[in-house]
Amino acid sequence: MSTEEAKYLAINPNHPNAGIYSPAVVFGNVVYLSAKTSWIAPEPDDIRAATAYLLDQVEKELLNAGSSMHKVLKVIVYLRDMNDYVDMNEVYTGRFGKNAPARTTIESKLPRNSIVGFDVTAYL
Ligand SMILES: CC(=[NH2+])C(=O)[O-]
Repeated sequence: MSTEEAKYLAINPNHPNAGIYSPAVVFGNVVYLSAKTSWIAPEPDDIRAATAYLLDQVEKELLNAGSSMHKVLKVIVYLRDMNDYVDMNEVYTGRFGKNAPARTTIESKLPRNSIVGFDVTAYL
């Protein structure tokens, strides 16, 4: 049994999902980010702009949690339409440093009809 406590990072109180989930949870030296989905992006229906924006948000959350894009272990990418795979990859490529994290990409319905979402796990 672990004696470690999880640390739940605070969500912006103005975020529409405040109170539902934490943006990040740290347990031991592992950081679990809540999925970032494109309804929060300024251009929510543009796959390239939304991908860039969400990966910027991922980077901010990781830095806030004491991690970084270079310490990402696993990414799950959710696409509403797998036809966006190439455009998403072109923006995604190179965002995580020299060693690309493990990744799974799934076509899926997403909250608020988002076109893309990123679920990231990293270490400290
Ligand atoms: C957007 C998100 N992370 C959720 O679970 O609704």
